[in-house]
This record gives sequence, structure tokens and C-alpha cells, in this order.
Amino acid sequence: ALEDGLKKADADPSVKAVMICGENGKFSAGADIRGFSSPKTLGVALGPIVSLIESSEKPVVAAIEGVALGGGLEVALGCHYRVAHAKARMGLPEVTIGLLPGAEGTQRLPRLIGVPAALDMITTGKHIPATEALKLGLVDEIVEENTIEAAIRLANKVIGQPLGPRRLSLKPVPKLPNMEAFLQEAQVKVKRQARGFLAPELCFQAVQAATQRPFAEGVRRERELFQVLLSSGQAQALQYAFFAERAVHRWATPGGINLLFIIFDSILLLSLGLGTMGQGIVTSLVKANIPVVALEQNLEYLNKGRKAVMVLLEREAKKMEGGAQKLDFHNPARLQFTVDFNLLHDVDLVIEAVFENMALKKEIFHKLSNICKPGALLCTNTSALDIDEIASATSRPQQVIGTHFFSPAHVMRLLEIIYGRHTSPSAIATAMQLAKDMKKVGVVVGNCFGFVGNRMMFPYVEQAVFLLEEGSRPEAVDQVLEDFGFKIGPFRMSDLAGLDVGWRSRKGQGLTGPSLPAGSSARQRRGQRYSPLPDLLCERGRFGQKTGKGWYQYERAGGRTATPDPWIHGFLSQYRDTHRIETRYIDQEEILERCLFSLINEGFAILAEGIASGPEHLDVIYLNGYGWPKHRGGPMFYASTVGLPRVLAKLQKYSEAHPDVPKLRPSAFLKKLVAVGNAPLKEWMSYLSRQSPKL
Ligand SMILES: CC/C=C\C/C=C/C(=O)SCCNC(=O)CCNC(=O)[C@H](O)C(C)(C)COP(=O)(O)OP(=O)(O)OC[C@H]1O[C@@H](n2cnc3c(N)ncnc32)[C@H](O)[C@@H]1OP(=O)(O)O
Repeated sequence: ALEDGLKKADADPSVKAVMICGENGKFSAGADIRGFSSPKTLGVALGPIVSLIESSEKPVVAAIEGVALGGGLEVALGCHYRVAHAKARMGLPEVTIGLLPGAEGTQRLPRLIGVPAALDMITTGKHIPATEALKLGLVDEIVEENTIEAAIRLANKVIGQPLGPRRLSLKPVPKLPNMEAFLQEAQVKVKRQARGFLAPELCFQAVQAATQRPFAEGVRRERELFQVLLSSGQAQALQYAFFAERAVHRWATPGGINLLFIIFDSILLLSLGLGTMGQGIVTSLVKANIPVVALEQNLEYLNKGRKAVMVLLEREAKKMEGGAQKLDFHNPARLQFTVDFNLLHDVDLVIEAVFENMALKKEIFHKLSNICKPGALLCTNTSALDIDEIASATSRPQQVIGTHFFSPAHVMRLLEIIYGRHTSPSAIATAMQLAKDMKKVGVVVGNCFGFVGNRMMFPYVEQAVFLLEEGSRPEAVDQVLEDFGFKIGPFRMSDLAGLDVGWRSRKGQGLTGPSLPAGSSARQRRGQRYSPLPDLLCERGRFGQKTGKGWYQYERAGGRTATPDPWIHGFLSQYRDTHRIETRYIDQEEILERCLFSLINEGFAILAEGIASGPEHLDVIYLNGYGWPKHRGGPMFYASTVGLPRVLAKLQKYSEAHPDVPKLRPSAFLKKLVAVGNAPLKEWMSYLSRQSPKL
């Protein structure tokens, strides 16, 4: 239609200029992402249409409202002038779906705004506000009111002016005094951050081509690189992730009825507990412009918490400088700190964020139930505790819900929303709306120990530790998983989070510590294999980064640079001698498969139990909360690319070798999916007799 319209306008002598706009206040979100996997639309090339716009003999002005993203922005780059609404956003986010701007954008953008800014936009995919676009020279004008009228005004003004200087393909790429050195440094940075993710590196190469070749040759290179990405498999994984994230917003009650989210403009929100999690939660709420009251049990803790929150908010405010939104946190109507429980009377929603202790949480919920107004929603920030048990301490279990934030809570996007046996649909809807307002990805899951994320993490970490018992080293295991694409492997992660966290939980479960029955075997618990290694480290005060020693050694307590520790190597070999374990060489394949396939196996068990309503939910949780590499699409998507028969065969093999490890025993659901012929991921749930029984 665009091509036809342009040809018509060019042929009509009464047309003096052309204005291109979008419908309903939005310029364009770019190509239909589903089209990249559809053979019907694959042949459609946008680049020649952008060239056609640029070569028009009549001035073409883009009127950008809402968003101009991907192919949408590339269309605007073909126009001779660009007028944007002040609230518009622009970007080339193709890299985030595993591609590069394939409609000549990698060649035009550097010619317009220079290589450093173009490279930044293209390799990160970030959206920039109109104000920044104006500063960069990406748009010619921004307006507060009618963008289309402003664009028509500009079009009328430029009729008859020469178009040559406005055609980006004819412009040289602005020179830098040190282009070679700049590009070399930029490439190293892109590679370091990409960790196996192809698109940023190929985006870089396309921009580099713009600096080295004439426009037409640069375009040819862009097309070649685009094709490589399109067939890489990584693009499919990222596009799956794009739609999976949107799919988890749609959830249903047992009757299958979708609910509208309750919209609240202004709620008073109370965060209880100002430890690390509480501080991050308060910061997120303030960023979301939600009035918040932060409560602590005494003045000492309150003042400590207030100081930490203020530091975080100052930092966030700095990041937001120059943007449209300002952080309003010095206003007591927006943020208050108190030790006065009476303020609980008026709050609409409470997020309790005290440490993980069932007795303490129950005591607090009993108090909340007595003090809070009848409609108030009571949320508990927990990573594993039973929501039903916490709700049982209240007289309103329908209004009790789990909100599992991830640390640091003002940074991490994931929010696991856990409903209990009595949680009402409107409580779920409100929690989902809260996640959206906080710009987080809310995923509704059922109530079980560890919920979804941590429950799948337990077997992964368990395997990592078993591998140490059998002969591996922390740095070897971490390396394999970091090469796979995780930001940090399980041992670096455990040192970062603090080994004492798991130790406390295991003591609570009676797996170690004083409540462990006398005479328990060192490496067996309740008839299953158990590794006491993490407990032994904790007993020696090795809690990870905070104590300067854990699975690695650090430059000092609180240091962040992990170095392999000869003490750990000696300790491990002594441990193997004590327990008569023969040290063996463990290859990368076994490390990867045992860690990942045990995690995936738990995912199938979770689906079969109805704890999550689809594999997309598990994948979104892992992509947004556990550092799973985005270009691998999440654990369940990854399993589908490996092939379920292979996952099953490997689990069977490892399970036979380790019969005392139940988490390696293939789940019945995985076996079923293989038996029915390796069903594609989107059909998995149809093979369960009871679909999403709990949602
Ligand atoms: C042949 C041409 C060759 C190459 C050149 C072109 C390449 C490209 O253009 S690639 C696409 C680049 N564009 C994007 O990556 C934009 C992706 N979309 C977004 O970032 C956001 O959706 C948004 C900022 C545009 C809007 O955000 P928000 O208001 O929060 O709404 P949702 O994200 O929930 O989206 C609403 C609805 O629209 C669907 N959708 C959005 N963008 C696309 C798209 N580009 N293709 C297909 N569908 C899209 C989204 O899935 C939601 O629908 P569902 O809820 O049904 O999933």
C-alpha cells in the first residue's frame, strides 16, 4: 500500500508533497514479528520501499506519534524530514528479537546521527524518547500538539527546496578522528556483553560496513547478515520469548474466564521490613509513582533502611535526568517512613518483606488481618514459604497472595505471583496490575515449595554440587554454564546470594544442624543422595562474597572478584578421600546436561501438577529472574530445540548412573510427550488430562 501510494503521489502533478503517518496515534511498531517465521511474508522486502520513499521527487515528511520502531523507524529514515510528537519513542529493537535492522537502517542511521549513537541504538535496541531523538538529530522537530498538522506545515514549507541533502543514502558517514580505534573498542565491548548471542555482533558488523563501503554495498552486506540471523535459530528463540512474555499476562480462573485487571490510580502501599528486599521494593514503587509508606519495627532499622532507600532513589533519579518523568520522593505524600503500625488502617495493599521465617510471617499476617481495612490486599514477599499457611493466620485468606520479588528488586523485572487455595481472582488481578505498573513481568503460579523458579533451581544447584563431589571444580562447572550464556554460573551465583541463605533453609527443613536426627548418614537424607558440601563451607564461615570466601576467594569481605581457591581444591579432594569417592574427569557435556536437564525435568513435573499453566510461564520466569540466556528462549523452549527424545534419553542414562537422585528420574509428562512423538511446545499442554487445574 505504501509503495502504491507513493507511486500514485509521484505521478499526480497536483500533489506537491507527501506526509506519512500511522493510524490511531501510532506511527509503526515495525514488521509483524510473526511474519519472520511465515514463508508467506518472508519474501516481502521493506528496503526497496524505503529507497523508493527517499528517491521521491516530492518532499516526504514522517509524522511520528506513539512509536516508530524497527521497520517503522526505517520508513521514517527514508523520508526527507521527520516531525515527532514530544511523547513519541523511537528505536531499532531488531537485535532484541535476534535480528538486525534489515531495511537499510544500519546504513542510514549512522549517516544521520553518527556512528557512536547509531551503534548504541542498533546493538542495544533501546527506545529513545523524542527529546533525545531531537538532540541526536534523528528528528527535525518535536511538537506538543497535533503532529500531523505540524508535519503538513513543514511539508508545505519545504516544497521546492532541493532534496539531495535530505537523502541519507547520499550522505557520507560522519568521520571520527579515531574511527578504527573506536570501532575496535566497540566490538570488544559488544562481544563481551553478548556471550554467544549473535545479533549484537552482526549488528556491529553491519554498521561497520557503513563506515567502510559505499551505501549500496553496505546494504548488500546488511542483507547477507540479516539472512544469517534469520536462519540462526536464535531469532526464533527471541521471538518466542517476545510473545511468551505477552502470553503470561493472559491468565484464567478455573472456569476459564479471563478477568479485567483492576486499575488503581492511587493506592497507599505499605512495605513492611526495610532489609535489602524491602529497600528495592520501596524504590520500585516510588519509581512507579505509587504512594508508599515504609514501616519498620524500630527506629534504628527504620533509619538504616531510609538511608539505603534514599541512596537508591538518588541513583535512579540521576539515571532519569533529562527524561520526561521525574522521581518525586522528597514529598511525604509520596513516600513516608514510619514505625507506627496505626498507619496500616488506611492502606489498600501491604507488601510484607520480613525475612523468611514462617512463625514471624504468621504473626505479622495475624496482626495485619486485625488492623487493615476489609478490602486491603495482603501480599507476602517470599521465595518458598507456603502461602496457605501464611493465609491461615488471617480471617481473609482470599486477600492473601504471594509476591516473590527478585533481588535487587528495583532492577529485576520478574515478579512471581503465587495464589493460595483461597486467593480470589480479583486479588490475582490486582497483583498482576501492580506488576505492570511497576514495569515488571508478573507471572501467576501455584503454591508449592519454591514455587516455579526456585523449585526448578534446586535440582540444578544440587547437580552442580554433586559434580564437585564426583571430581569437578566450581570454576569448571561455572565456566560451562557461562559459556552456555548464563551471566554467572551456579557457584558464583551462590557466593553472590550468600551460602548462609540456603543453610538457614536446610536447617529449617531438618536437613542439617541441630534438628538433624542423630546417626544420620553424611551423604543421605530421607533415602536420597545429599551433599553436605555447602553446609561444611558454612560451618567454616565461608558464606561467599560477604565473608570474602565461599566457593571462590575474594579480595576482601564484600569483594566481587572471584578467584579459584586452592583451599577449596584441597578441601574437595580431602572430602572425596574421607567418603571414598573416586575422583573422575567430568566433561563439559555431562556438566551441562546434568545441570540443565534436571532443571527442565522439574519444569515438566511443574506443568503436570498444574503449578504453571504453560511452558511459556516457566520460560518467562527463567528469562527475567534467573539469567537464562535470552537467545536460548528459556529452559522449556531450549528442551524443545534439543528434542524431547534426547532430553529423555540423557535423563534416563544419568538416572541409571545415580539411582539415589530422584530429580534425575524422567518425569512422567516428559515420557508421555516423547511417547506421542515429540510434540511441539505449543501443543504440550493438550496432552495433560487436566489442563491448568489450579488456574
Ligand atoms: C520485512 C521487513 C524486514 C525487516 C525490517 C523490519 C524489521 C522489524 O520491524 S522487526 C520488529 C521491530 N519492532 C519491535 O520489535 C517492536 C515490538 N513491540 C514492542 O516493543 C511493544 O509491543 C510496543 C512498544 C510496540 C507496544 O508495547 P505495549 O503498549 O506494552 O503493548 P504490547 O507489547 O503488549 O503489544 C500489544 C500487542 O501488539 C503485539 N505486537 C506489538 N508489536 C508487534 C510486532 N512488531 N509484531 C507483531 N505483534 C506485535 C503484541 O504481541 C501484543 O499482542 P498480544 O497481546 O496479542 O501478544
